[in-house]
Amino acid sequence: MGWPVLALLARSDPADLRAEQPAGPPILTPLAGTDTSAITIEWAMALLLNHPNAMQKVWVEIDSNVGRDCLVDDSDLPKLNYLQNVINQTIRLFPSVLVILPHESTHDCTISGFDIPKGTMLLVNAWTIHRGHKLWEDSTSFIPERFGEGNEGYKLLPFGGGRRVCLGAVLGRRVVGLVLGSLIQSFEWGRIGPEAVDLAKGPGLTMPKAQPLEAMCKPRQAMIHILDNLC
Ligand code: HEM
Repeated sequence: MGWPVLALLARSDPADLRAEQPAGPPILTPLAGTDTSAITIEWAMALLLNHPNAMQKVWVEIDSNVGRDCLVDDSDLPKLNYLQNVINQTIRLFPSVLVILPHESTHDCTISGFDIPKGTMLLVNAWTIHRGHKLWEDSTSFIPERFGEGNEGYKLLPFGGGRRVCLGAVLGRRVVGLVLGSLIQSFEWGRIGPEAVDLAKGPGLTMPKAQPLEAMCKPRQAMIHILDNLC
């Protein structure tokens, strides 16, 4: 999350914060990174609880690539393709920044046939692009298998784009992957009732769930020796 937060902190005019300026003081970074990452983890869990087969596939992938003698580590993430697909699918359907932060055209340009004068405030609606039926087949469905070719381009922009692209995109993906991976590796998860988890979105800058996620979990037998050592 970029300059609105920075502007708030600095109590300055957002117009002063131009593209050539650095992303802000160190205090901005934790603010921008924690909520977005936490909310993405919550949406991913909600989607997986509604798609137990996908949850099972993540677990099998972790079990065969990482094993049961240690928790998922940073170096394991590149091997966990299905987990990465789940994350991509989550940030496609529920990008924590729905409408990318305002950008400004630095010169006259044309976008999709519209003439945009220099100095225009431009807002990109990631939510609509990510769910566009012309861009995505079965666009509102959770299908982790759809990813893998790595050519999504500007169809998928949960971290924005251009020179003000999210500074913490790599870290954000890594944190989400490690937390999600460890939770699925260590616990068996289930819904609190027979009905599907409600996926309604609530109000807020970073699109939280309308209802905080509630779920059941119990430690996996094979992981108890690892979990015991964490205490
Ligand atoms: C899943 C996690 C995250 C998501 C979905 C996310 C999303 C975004 C988006 C959409 C933007 C606006 C980009 C644009 O204007 O084109 C942004 C900017 C930014 N993000 Fe993130 N972010 C995440 C995690 C993080 C983390 C972990 C950090 C830092 C540790 C971080 C730091 C920043 C900063 C500093 C900016 C402003 C960059 C600039 O204006 O130059 N973000 N983020």
